[in-house]
Amino acid sequence: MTAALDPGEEHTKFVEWAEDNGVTINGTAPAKFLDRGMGIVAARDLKKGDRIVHVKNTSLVHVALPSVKAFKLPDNVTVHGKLAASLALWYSDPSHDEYALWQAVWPTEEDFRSTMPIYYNKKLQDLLPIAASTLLTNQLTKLDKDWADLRPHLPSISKDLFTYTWLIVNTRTFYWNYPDLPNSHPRLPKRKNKLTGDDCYAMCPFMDYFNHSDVGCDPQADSKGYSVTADRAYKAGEEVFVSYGAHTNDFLLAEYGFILGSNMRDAIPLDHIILPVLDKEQTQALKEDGFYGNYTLFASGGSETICHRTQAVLRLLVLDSKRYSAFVGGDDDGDRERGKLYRYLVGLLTKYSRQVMDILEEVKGLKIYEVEGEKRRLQAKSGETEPGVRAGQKDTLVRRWKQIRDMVNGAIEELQT
Ligand SMILES: C[S@@+](CC[C@H](N)C(=O)[O-])C[C@H]1O[C@@H](n2cnc3c(N)ncnc32)[C@H](O)[C@@H]1O
Repeated sequence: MTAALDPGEEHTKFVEWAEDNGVTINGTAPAKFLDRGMGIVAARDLKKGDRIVHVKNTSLVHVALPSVKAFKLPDNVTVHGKLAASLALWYSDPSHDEYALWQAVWPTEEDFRSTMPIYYNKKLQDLLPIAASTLLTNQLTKLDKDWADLRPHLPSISKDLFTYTWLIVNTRTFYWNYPDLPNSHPRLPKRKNKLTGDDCYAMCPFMDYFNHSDVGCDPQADSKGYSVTADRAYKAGEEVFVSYGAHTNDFLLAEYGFILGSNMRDAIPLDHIILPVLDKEQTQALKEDGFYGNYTLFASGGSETICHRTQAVLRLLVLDSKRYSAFVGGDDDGDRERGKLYRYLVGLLTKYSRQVMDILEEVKGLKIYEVEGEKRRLQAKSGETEPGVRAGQKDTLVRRWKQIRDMVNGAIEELQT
């Protein structure tokens, strides 16, 4: 258990503000941790089923708030972009103090620079595992599009500040499938006929203190607001985690800037080792059947090592199209010739394992070069020099590649038995 430290005065003030603004806190308190910023600890022994936090629906921050609507941001901009723009406008306006105490307890831009891959230099970004790299590319595309759409409406906001608040939204937003409420309260949205997943974002002051674990409390929303209930008994002083979802470590790294030491939801894609060995006909057959790509290797300890789709493509590669068709048609051939299938995959994984070792060595050999403060800002502004590699960034990437090495080698061993 990592030691929980006294969070400091700004957190005490924020907790008082939260309790005055629709947040009920029951037996929990924020605490500071050395390796993950703030988190929530049990302030006394908690029983399974205790409701430990409740945030009233009128305390949520979403795009239908009158104070967000007042900015008159264009309708076609994403909810993520609108929230980021609103946070940036509030943040940079000293006369707007409604959320100042909440903003004071967020991680700083400097914290994000140490952890979020979006701030890694190009060399380090190029060394991200494929799944994290793909997510990062999508993230950058979304950020750039939001900035391009909103920039004309935010003359006083810099791209740096927008990026910071965009990441605040990215790392602190909850899915809120807001209920069908008579719009009796100006702080509550009218339910639209067609809500998409991207409409249903809300920020939850105080709830956003919870750190993630693969096994943790499951935050629940209903018409009255958002709440967290203890998933088990906790001793006073123990950290209480919630689960942000069934996320792999590459997802957590790209979207939240951390990885778990042990993650039963961890997995890596196998597309980059399988797709290149398919010939034209095999590719076409897989596409027609909806079995092209999305091949996954799961962290060991789960019920299976490879996914159903990988089982299918292996049959096409190693056996024949009849056996493959029978398998995708649901006519499972059981374990017949399993040894042959797995030997083939072990060959591919063994090659990949060597590549992983090379990448790991390259990451380990990176020189740490931290440029801080004003010098970094000036360098970034001139665009001449890439930011250096920070010790924390390198450490995370080394740990991630070691996990991938162990997953691949573990699978090789398992598939041979
Ligand atoms: C919703 S916030 C949680 C509160 C945050 N730790 C803070 O200081 O305000 C999400 C961020 O917390 C950090 N985080 C969450 N769970 C973590 C974990 N298990 N280990 C390390 N960092 C974690 C990551 O930086 C992530 O982007």
